[in-house]
Order: sequence, then structure tokens, then C-alpha cells
Amino acid sequence: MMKNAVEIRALSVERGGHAVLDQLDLTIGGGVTGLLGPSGCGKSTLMRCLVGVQKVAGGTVLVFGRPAGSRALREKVGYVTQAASVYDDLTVAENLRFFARVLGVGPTEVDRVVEAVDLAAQRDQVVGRLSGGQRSRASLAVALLGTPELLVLDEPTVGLDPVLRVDLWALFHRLADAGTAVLVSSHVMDEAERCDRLLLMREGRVIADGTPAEIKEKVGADDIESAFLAIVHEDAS
Ligand SMILES: Nc1ncnc2c1ncn2[C@@H]1O[C@H](COP(=O)(O)OP(=O)(O)OP(=O)(O)O)[C@@H](O)[C@H]1O
Repeated sequence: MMKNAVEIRALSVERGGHAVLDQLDLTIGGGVTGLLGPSGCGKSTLMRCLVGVQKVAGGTVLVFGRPAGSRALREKVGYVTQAASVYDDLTVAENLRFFARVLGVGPTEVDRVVEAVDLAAQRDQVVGRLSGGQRSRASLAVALLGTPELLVLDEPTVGLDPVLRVDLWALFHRLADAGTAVLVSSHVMDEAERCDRLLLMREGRVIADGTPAEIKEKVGADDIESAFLAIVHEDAS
């Protein structure tokens, strides 16, 4: 098991005058870690903290031992937001060559990441004319440039068909097997089953943390969805 990729201590964040994260303590290691929880519970905010783009009210976030957002982490951390981060008027390959230059990684990386996200047939197409799923994969390809050691993916499979979702999850596991710590947020419960570790958030707190099997066993549920409903209900009462 790798040393912790992320160490969070007493992290507090306020947004719009409300406490979104309150004294959160959390470590994230290797494998694929799933971040689940109701809309608005703070998943995106937590991810923004990991990449250093969120103003925090208190606490520390260390990524590979350095403060989140440090320059030295630029090549080590890949981040895909919910909004596509590629340029619509450039082709897939042009986007990737541009971001490769920004990151200072070699042009051969472009071919590798295009293959990884299965966009070889679309590499010379303008992103604005790709399907939603293809565009998401183009954003993911950007995040894979330079082989990041931590990949932070905010709902990467939203709007994708089931076949593509299965393919992407296989890719996440291949990346994790090769040593990248992968943090993925999701609303989709069957995706939760595919994670090595699950974090269930509610109102800015982690209310369950374990493997899918451990979480189901904890409340005697047969599936993750029932387990989460039981845990949320327990937490609310
Ligand atoms: N730009 C913003 N300004 C003020 N408050 C915000 C802003 N963005 C989010 N919030 C608030 O922060 C809280 C957490 O939002 P966040 O986006 O982290 O939730 P989430 O769990 O990722 O939700 P979803 O699953 O719907 O994406 C919410 O209560 C939301 O209203």
C-alpha cells in the first residue's frame, strides 16, 4: 500500500456564509476511493480543497506531504471538474498538445492518453462536435497527461452510457494498479461497488468509511444503496 496521498486535518470551509466542511479529518491512500453522498453534501468542495482552488477557513490539506495547490504538485495531481475543461474549437489532439506544453510533458504523451481514453478515432475531430461522453473523456485525457500520482475526478461518468461507464471504471482500476491514487465522486450506486474504499459524506462530514463489503456488513444490508440509506437515516436521527 502506498503512503497516504492525502492527509487532511481539521479542514473547515465556508461557502455562501454556511459551513460546508467542518473540522474534517481524512486520509486517502492508494486504490480507487469513491466519494458518495447527497447533492450539496460537500463532495466537490472537498475535491477543490485537494487541488488547492478552494478558500479554506481552517485546517490543513497535505498532498504527498506538501500543501494542496503547491507548484511542485502541478504534475502530480490530475483534476477533472464536472464542466468539460477542453477547448471546443480545437481538436482532441490539439487540446492535448496544448496542455502537454503547459504541463511541460513530451508530445508522445498525447498518443498514450488518447489511447487510454479510447479516443484514437476522434483525435482529429473538433471537441465542439464530439458527443458528451467523448468530450468527458477528452477532459479525462488532459488529466492523465504526465501520469499523475493522484487523480481527482468529480463525477466523471455523469451522462455516459453503461458500456462507457464500465470501460472508464476499468481504466480507473488500471491506473490505480499502476500506482495512481484515484478519488472519484459519484451519484451512481452500482459504481460504489467498484471502489476499493468508499467514503459516504453527509452535510460536510464523513459518516461511513470502508470497503463496500464492510459498509454493507455494518448495517446488514444486501446492497450499497440500502446500506447508505440506513446509514444516512441513522446519522439523521
Ligand atoms: N459558488 C458557491 N457559492 C456559495 N455556496 C456554494 C457554491 N458552490 C457550492 N456552494 C454550497 O456548498 C455546499 C456544498 O456544495 P458542493 O458542490 O461541494 O456539493 P456536492 O456534494 O459536490 O454536490 P453535487 O453532488 O450536487 O455536485 C452546498 O450547500 C452549496 O450550496
